[in-house]
Amino acid sequence: MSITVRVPATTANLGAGFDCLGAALTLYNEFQFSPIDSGLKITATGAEADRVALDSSNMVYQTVVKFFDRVQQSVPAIAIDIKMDVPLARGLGSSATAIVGGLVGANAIAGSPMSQSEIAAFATEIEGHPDNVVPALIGGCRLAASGIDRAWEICDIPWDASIVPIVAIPNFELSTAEARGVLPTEYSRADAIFNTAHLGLFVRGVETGNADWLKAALQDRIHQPYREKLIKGYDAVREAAIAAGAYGVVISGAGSTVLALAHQQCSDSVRFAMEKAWTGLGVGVDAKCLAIDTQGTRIINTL
Ligand SMILES: Nc1ncnc2c1ncn2[C@@H]1O[C@H](COP(=O)(O)OP(=O)(O)OP(=O)(O)O)[C@@H](O)[C@H]1O
Ligand SMILES: N[C@@H](CCO)C(=O)O
Repeated sequence: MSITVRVPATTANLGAGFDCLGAALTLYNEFQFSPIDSGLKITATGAEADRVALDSSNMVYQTVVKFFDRVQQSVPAIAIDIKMDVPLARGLGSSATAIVGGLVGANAIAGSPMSQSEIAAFATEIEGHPDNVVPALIGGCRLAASGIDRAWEICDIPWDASIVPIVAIPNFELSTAEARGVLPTEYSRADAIFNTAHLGLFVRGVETGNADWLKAALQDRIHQPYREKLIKGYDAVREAAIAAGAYGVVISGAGSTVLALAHQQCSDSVRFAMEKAWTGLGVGVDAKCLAIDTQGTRIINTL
């Protein structure tokens, strides 16, 4: 019996929500799991598939192994076929797709011993923070906070339908490890207050579509000031997006993708302006107007 799992890309942080806020996007990776007689067979097709490990170091397989270890079952011989549309190390949650895809696929093969909230907690443990894996698993825009009775409290952040997420994906990578390495370990009280206020403003702005709130809300003092310099052309792309009518831009996840939020009336102009700004600096770019995925990870096929 083969199982195909479809997992959305995600954009984490959304400005002030460092390591706690993220949204699922309408861009997907698919993972097909099939039993085989012995061993391991991995194939990968699609965007940048040649850069994914096809041996036991593959992140999807590593996650499958962790799952079977956790539920105390032996790892089955398995073929994993990966169909990739989410580019690697660009701040669009490619590693979260691999982790969530691996856990949901393994859980289905094992007869569903884990609930969705147990998978969310396990995926967070593996990734180290919840802001990609949680929306990748359950869809929508989600805030995750450590809980009292449960490991995590997860809440839905309503997203006004007029607000379009536009991703400009440059042709250079930025690994999450490198982009976390440039962050300070301590922050001032002023910076903590700034981010608390702007996260609240973002949550209300994205719910209501209030343009003034959104324009102010996309500011951050925890990660962006330190990471912008790792992204060639960031200022030019931001200025072009704002001139074309965007509320503002943020670094998607750990970068290198730049995410703009704009009213649907100007989203195409914003996409074009960001593409032109990066191309003008000699940086190859793929820019897309997306939407918020509301379904999260789905088993789309069981043969
Ligand atoms: N489909 C996949 N199959 C196997 N491994 C993958 C897949 N997608 C990503 N990975 C692994 O995840 C690594 C990228 O993870 P990284 O956290 O640096 O970037 P990201 O998840 O794309 O960005 P961000 O966390 O900022 O959104 C890749 O180098 C690869 O090892
Ligand atoms: N919150 C994470 C997302 C990327 O994995 C970061 O910005 O480092």
